[in-house]
This record gives sequence, structure tokens and C-alpha cells, in this order.
Amino acid sequence: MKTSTDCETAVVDSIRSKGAGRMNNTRKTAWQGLHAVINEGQYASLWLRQHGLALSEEEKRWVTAVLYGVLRHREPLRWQWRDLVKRIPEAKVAVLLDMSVYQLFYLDKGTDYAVVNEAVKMCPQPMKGLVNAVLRQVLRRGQRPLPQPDSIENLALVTSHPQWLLNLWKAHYGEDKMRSIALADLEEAAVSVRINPLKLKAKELALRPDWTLQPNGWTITTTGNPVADPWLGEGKIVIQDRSSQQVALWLDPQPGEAVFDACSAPGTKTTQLAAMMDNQGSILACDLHPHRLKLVEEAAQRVGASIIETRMLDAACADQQLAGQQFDRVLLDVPCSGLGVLRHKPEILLRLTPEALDEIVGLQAEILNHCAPLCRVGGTLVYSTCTLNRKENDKQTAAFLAQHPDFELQDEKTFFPDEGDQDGFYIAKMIRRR
Ligand SMILES: C[S@@+](CC[C@H](N)C(=O)[O-])C[C@H]1O[C@@H](n2cnc3c(N)ncnc32)[C@H](O)[C@@H]1O
Repeated sequence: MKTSTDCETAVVDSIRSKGAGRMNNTRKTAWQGLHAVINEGQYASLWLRQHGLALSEEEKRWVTAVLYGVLRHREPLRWQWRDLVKRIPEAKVAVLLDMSVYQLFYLDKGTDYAVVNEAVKMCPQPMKGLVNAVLRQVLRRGQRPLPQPDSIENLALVTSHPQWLLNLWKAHYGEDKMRSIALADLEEAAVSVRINPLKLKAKELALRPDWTLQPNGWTITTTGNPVADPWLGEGKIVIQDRSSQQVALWLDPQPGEAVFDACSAPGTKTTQLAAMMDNQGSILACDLHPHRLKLVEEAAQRVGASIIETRMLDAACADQQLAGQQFDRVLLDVPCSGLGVLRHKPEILLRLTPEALDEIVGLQAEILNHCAPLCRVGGTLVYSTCTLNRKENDKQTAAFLAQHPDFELQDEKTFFPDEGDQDGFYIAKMIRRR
């Protein structure tokens, strides 16, 4: 397995050399982003989308590397300076210290004094002395070795995962798997891409030898940078994790069928369903949040999916809101704790508590109970999450099946993030027998 430092090296090699001359504004933007995500509860990707517009491509890459790097290595970064202060300073200043240590030891190596000077310049007057003193001491003593991650306590420090989560994974998947998942979460997330056959036909694909369609017919890989490819804006390709692509394949909708996608926003799977159905039939794409339904509509427009109708709906009482309707296929891609996608969203760990996990299990059970009656006899129900928590996954499915003998489990699978370039996911496919 690659070490986290190797991974960061790959991202930042090309931008590291310019570290010394980096504009103070870019550093300030990164600091503001970290403060917004760590201390104010915002999502890194949303924050970047909103605040990245004023940045050049190179600046955006640097800010992104800093944001995700600091989020992934929160605990090891703090380990470098925590023992040098009596009390942790106010949250925003603590984040500045974390960010500066990240630059010193992971990113802008060789630009030591520039990093310290810029941090001192940026921080408010009363804290300048402290920031200067701490960072100079950090520099003087050099990188402090981390403990070996042999105990759960040390693994929690090295991987910035809470101990309760490591214990939960150990109980659910065994000690070796728990370790492997936690270490895999330190790696940079892969950018996976799916083809949109509604817009990208074999003839056009053949003209671009830099793209290769994988044997599953949906995943498409490139020797270039998919995010900068014009095909993305044209809706010919879609950024979608490999495990996520599997969910629609498990539902297996056919042209002409009626599909109910109960928790559809932002529509990544909905648009794949429309493509699988070759825009024939109907998809009712629902979500509790109207602003998120707009994202489904935008996605549908971008990829040329014409069979998607959006509707605001609470899936936990869908059977009342859609009384009398029956669907050939029902997709329940439910809200979950997101423990399978920590490489993409490391900030999830900042806010997650064991209590929140239990709450979400109850909501998922409600969604299952109230959406299942909408599946016709003989129809297919797929339940999926992007988490690694058996209570939300196979135990949830087992509890549902115990209460609903009219449904039969056809297959279920947990996808793990340490088993290739994929997120952690769980998918269960059930058939309604009567
Ligand atoms: C995992 S995301 C769905 C991702 C989506 N299927 C996709 O592939 O793009 C879960 C969605 O459930 C929605 N949601 C949360 N509670 C809900 C409820 N009670 N009824 C319907 N949707 C809900 C959230 O707004 C969120 O958009």
C-alpha cells in the first residue's frame, strides 16, 4: 500500500516548486476554507465550488491539496505542535498552525521560512507571537516521528479516525480489515468516470484513443485529466465512483419500465438509470430537499436524460404520498453515515458521533418500510448505502426481510475502499415475490 506521504507527493509535486513565491491570498483562501470546514461545519467540496471561482487553476489545485491534506492528517499535524503550547489557541488559529505544519512537512518543503512568515502575517495581531514561536520551534526540532500504529489508540492518531469507529469496524469486519480500511482512507481519492451512452456513441469514442471503455461497459478511463476534459461539460462522461456505478447495474432497469428513485439527489445514479433505459420508460426521481432536486434536473439536462420527472417527497412516508402507484424497480439509495467515502469527504469524521449513527439507522428502516409497498409483485428493490456500518447495511436488510416475507434477498455485497480505486458501498437486491 502507498503511504499517505507518497500520495500527497503525487498530487503536489508539480506545484510544490512554486511554494516559496505563493501569493499570501492563496494561503489566506486555504485558511478560510479550513476554518469554514473544520470549525463551521461546511463541506469542503461545496466550499471549494463556491470560493474557487476567483482562483487560477494552479491556485485551485494548491488550495484543494491543502484542504484535503489537512483534513486527512488532522491528528498527525496537531501532534507536531500540541506539546509546545499550554492550551490549544482559539479554533481558527489552531487551524492555521495545522495548515502551516502541513505545508512545512508535506507540501512546500524547502520553503520553511516563507511558510512561517506568511502564517505570522496572516494571523491577528495578538496571536502573531504565539504562531511565530510555535512554528519556529516546530521547524527547529524537525518532523516528530509518529508512534507505530500497533494499538487502536496509535492507529487513531496516525489515521485521524476516532477510536470508537475503529472499534466498531474491528467488531464488524475484524482487526486486519479495520486497519486496512483506516489506512486506505489516508490515500487520495481516485477520480472515476462513467460513460454516458445517451451522448457518447462508439464512433466518437473510437476517435479518442486516450479514453478506454472498461469491460463492464460503463467505467471509462483516460490517460489524461478527466476533470479538464471537454466531454465532462458536454455531458458525454460523468464523474462517478466505481462502486456507485454498480448500484444502477444491480437495479438493472429495462427500457419501458417504471422506476422509482426515492432519494435521488444529486442524480448521479438517476442519470445512469435513464441511460440504461435508453430514455424509454419513466423515472420518478424524488428527494426531501427541493434545492437538491434542482441538481437532479441540471444533471438530467446535461446528460440528455428525458425520462426523469422530479418530485419533492419524504421517502419515510412515500407509500402515502404515492398511494396507488406501483413501480417495476425501486431504488433506495438512502441517506447514510458516509463511512465508505471518507477519502472523498474526510470532514465527515469531524462531526460523526455514535448517536448520529443510531439515528440514521431508524430513518433508513422507515424509508425501507414505506417505499417497499410501491414495488410491484415480481419487481426489484435495491437498497444501497455508501457506508461501512453493518447496522446500516446487511443488518438493516436482514431486519427488513424478517418483517417483510413478501421480499426475497437475491444478492448483497459490501464494497471496501481498500480493495481498489473504489468507495466503500453496500448494495442489496431484493425481489418482491407476492
Ligand atoms: C446518498 S444521497 C443520494 C445520492 C443519489 N442517489 C445519487 O446517486 O446522486 C441521499 C439523499 O437522500 C436525501 N434524503 C434524506 N432524507 C430523505 C427523506 N426522508 N426522503 C427522501 N430523500 C431524503 C438527501 O437529501 C440526499 O440527497
